[in-house]
Amino acid sequence: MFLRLQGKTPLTLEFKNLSYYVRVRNAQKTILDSLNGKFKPGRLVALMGPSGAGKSSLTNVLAGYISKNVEGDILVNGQIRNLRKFRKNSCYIMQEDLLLPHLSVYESMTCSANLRLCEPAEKKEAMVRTILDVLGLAECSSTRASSLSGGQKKRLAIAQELLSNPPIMFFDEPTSGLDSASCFQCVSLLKELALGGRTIVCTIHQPSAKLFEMFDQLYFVAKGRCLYNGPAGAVVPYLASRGFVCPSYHNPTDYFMEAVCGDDSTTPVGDAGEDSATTDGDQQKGECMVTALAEAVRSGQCAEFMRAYKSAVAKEKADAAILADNASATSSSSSSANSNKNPDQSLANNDSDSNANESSVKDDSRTGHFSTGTLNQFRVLYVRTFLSIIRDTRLKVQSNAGCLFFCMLFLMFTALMPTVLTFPMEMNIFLREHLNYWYSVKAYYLAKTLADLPFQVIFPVIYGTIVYFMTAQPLEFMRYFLFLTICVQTSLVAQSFGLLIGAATNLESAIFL
Ligand SMILES: Nc1ncnc2c1ncn2[C@@H]1O[C@H](COP(=O)(O)OP(=O)(O)OP(=O)(O)O)[C@@H](O)[C@H]1O
Repeated sequence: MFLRLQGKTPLTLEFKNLSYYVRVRNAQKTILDSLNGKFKPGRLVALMGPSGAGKSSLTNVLAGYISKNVEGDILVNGQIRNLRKFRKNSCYIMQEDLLLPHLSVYESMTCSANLRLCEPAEKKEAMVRTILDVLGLAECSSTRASSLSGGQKKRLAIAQELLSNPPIMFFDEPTSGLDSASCFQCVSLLKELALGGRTIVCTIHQPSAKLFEMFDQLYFVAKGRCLYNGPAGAVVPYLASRGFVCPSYHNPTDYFMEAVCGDDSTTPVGDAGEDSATTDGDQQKGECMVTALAEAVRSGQCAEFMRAYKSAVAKEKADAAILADNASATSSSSSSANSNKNPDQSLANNDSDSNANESSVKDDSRTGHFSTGTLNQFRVLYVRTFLSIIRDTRLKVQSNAGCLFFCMLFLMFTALMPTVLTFPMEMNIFLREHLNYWYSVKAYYLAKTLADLPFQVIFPVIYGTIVYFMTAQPLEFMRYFLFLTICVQTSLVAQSFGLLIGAATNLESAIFL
């Protein structure tokens, strides 16, 4: 049920002449160069390209995480994107699993629900349980995030976002670090989310052929430019139409990547051959090739491409039928407020996107504000932080190290100060007696140190025992003994050091020594 986009209008994301640059040592570096594209609801979009092509930058720009130095238009259902509203209707799941490691799956979900939903507690609890069930996380609901597998972490990140039911979801390399089975599970989940009526955009590095089949649209970028934007299933015939025949049993994405990265002179766009001089010229100028599909249809010379196109369209229709089922189920259960907007239509008829507006943002009358009040946010964050602190063993080790350091410092000064304070007063007596040949400095030093020894041993032992039991629970004899030895030695060294400092305070007399 949560896989479907319930009660919200699907959103189409479109970008026109989108450029992004950064300043590097007073020079301007173009990261994204005049990109165009349209990502529609119900489709799983793969954003691919070689490393450093600009995939993450494009995702960041589209998700609204980067808004400076961006040029061009980003449209949502045909209207200029309102960043604040857009952020409430979208989510971005990053490559790194940014989860609080010391909270269990259930606690993470509850915190998320408490921060983002204004429903009664029982309803939130039911939602959390259902989402965990749907995403197969129910059996590990009491496992801490730090102990989850890579796939489970990814699903937990998705589960947290599903609570707010966003119509657009961005994923940055959701399959990185996962084994093939987990990759398949993860992409299947994304596909289901797309079929539920969402727009799913995910950057992905060379998926296997089996995974790639699940994607509906491929947006391929290289050096910040678009090389292919069309049905994922039509990429092989498209490449063939450009003179690059993908060998049988070869992963098409690998082939595309090799053709693009292998050698500049062999990039398909530059080598397209005799059939479309204008387009080649454009591409050589570095302009974005907007839609390979449209171009191939226009050139009308690749029967294989047309076949692939037809099968891609058929697949799209089948997906749309599933979507229609989902949407009709949704519309029957959703409120009358949505009755005048049928999500099917916006999906089935691509052109209707421009007529729609950002009505999904109407779903939340408090757009632009946080879902819950500051007091509630404080309460949830306080509990969350408190739990994290008391469960974080690293913090305990650090505080123990700090405690031991200051304890040693205290011990040193306790041993040092009596000597520092008393020795200068005795100094003149010691000097007179020593200069009158009563005793040597060696004998005086030994006598003074040994007379102090019981105090320099007994007090550090008592003190060390207290500190040891404060910082380390199990009594390990060797560790305890070592610690006490360090305490006593510190105390003795400090006492001798005290004699030196005492002598230094009475330098004039000390010179005679
Ligand atoms: N703030 C910045 N300053 C300088 N260069 C940047 C900045 N941000 C991105 N780039 C450059 O832009 C290019 C695209 O980076 P981006 O991270 O978008 O690539 P990517 O396709 O996601 O790569 P990967 O697949 O390796 O993660 C890279 O060459 C990167 O070094």
